[in-house]
Amino acid sequence: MSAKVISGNEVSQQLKDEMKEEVVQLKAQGLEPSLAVILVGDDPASKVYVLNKKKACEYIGIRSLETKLPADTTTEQLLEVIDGYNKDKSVHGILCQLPLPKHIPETKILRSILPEKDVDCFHPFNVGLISIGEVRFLPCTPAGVIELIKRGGFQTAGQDVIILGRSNIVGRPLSNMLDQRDMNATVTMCHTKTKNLKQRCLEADIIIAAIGVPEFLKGDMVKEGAVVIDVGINRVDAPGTEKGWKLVGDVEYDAVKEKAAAITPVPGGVGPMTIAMLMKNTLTAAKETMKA
Ligand SMILES: Nc1nc(=O)c2c([nH]1)NC[C@@H]1CN(c3ccc(C(=O)N[C@@H](CCC(=O)O)C(=O)O)cc3)C=[N+]21
Repeated sequence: MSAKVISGNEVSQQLKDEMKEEVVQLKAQGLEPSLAVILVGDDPASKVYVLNKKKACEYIGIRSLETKLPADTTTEQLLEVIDGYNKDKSVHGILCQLPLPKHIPETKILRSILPEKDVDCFHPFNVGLISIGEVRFLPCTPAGVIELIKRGGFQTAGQDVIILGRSNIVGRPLSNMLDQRDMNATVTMCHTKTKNLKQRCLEADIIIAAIGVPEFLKGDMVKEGAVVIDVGINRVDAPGTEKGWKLVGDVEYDAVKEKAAAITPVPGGVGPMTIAMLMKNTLTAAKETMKA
């Protein structure tokens, strides 16, 4: 079997077109959704992401604001910028790009963003809401993963799902979302100390790879007919290419493609979905202000 390739580029384009229409209507009602992005330092991957986000905002009609700060910005200075956006009623969503320089405490920063403007869904309050099934925002990458499974034509109800990786931004919230009553999956979260990892993967109907190890999931770890979602975005050396590097996921793509029923590519899989879901959260945040 050769897997169906679920294209994040295509699905995210559909979502963006849907949102573009919605924004026309919101603007007619006098609401212009807006997103503020804060970038500290100059991590090259972060720059790509921030640029993609800006393009998506433009396409959909969301106003985007950007604050770029140098790598030696103090925690107090960053908190001041966030406070300004918290108080600005014309700003609906705030995203502070991670990773932050090492001297800035990430938890403190993420907690300083008003929960109602927390379009990343990283604030402990919003994280907690997910775990009790009371959703305001869904975290962007996990929401993108679920949307890819659904729009790829696959069910989660009753399925055995393996999540490789227990990060706060992907694995943990995904687990919290997938075993809620609307998704009904049986979730196993695996990590570095998990025993019989290969055997567990071989039993899974859906495997979500989010460990940040290039091509970790091999062909012989995947059941015939499984659905494989690759969350990894790793830059690896590629001598002889123009850039000298290329992107690979956490899945050994060619080998797994021969076994799986469906697979997501890297790039063009979960990455563009993350952006689309961020846009969706921004619209949610903006619409909430009309209710208040
Ligand atoms: N506060 C915060 N929120 C985030 O959501 C967040 C973050 N910080 N820090 C970094 C990670 C990573 N991330 C990506 C999103 C989209 C692509 C993306 O669009 N990828 C494309 C192209 C990638 C490329 O060409 O480099 C693709 O996979 O096809 C990549 C990476 C969001 N993150």
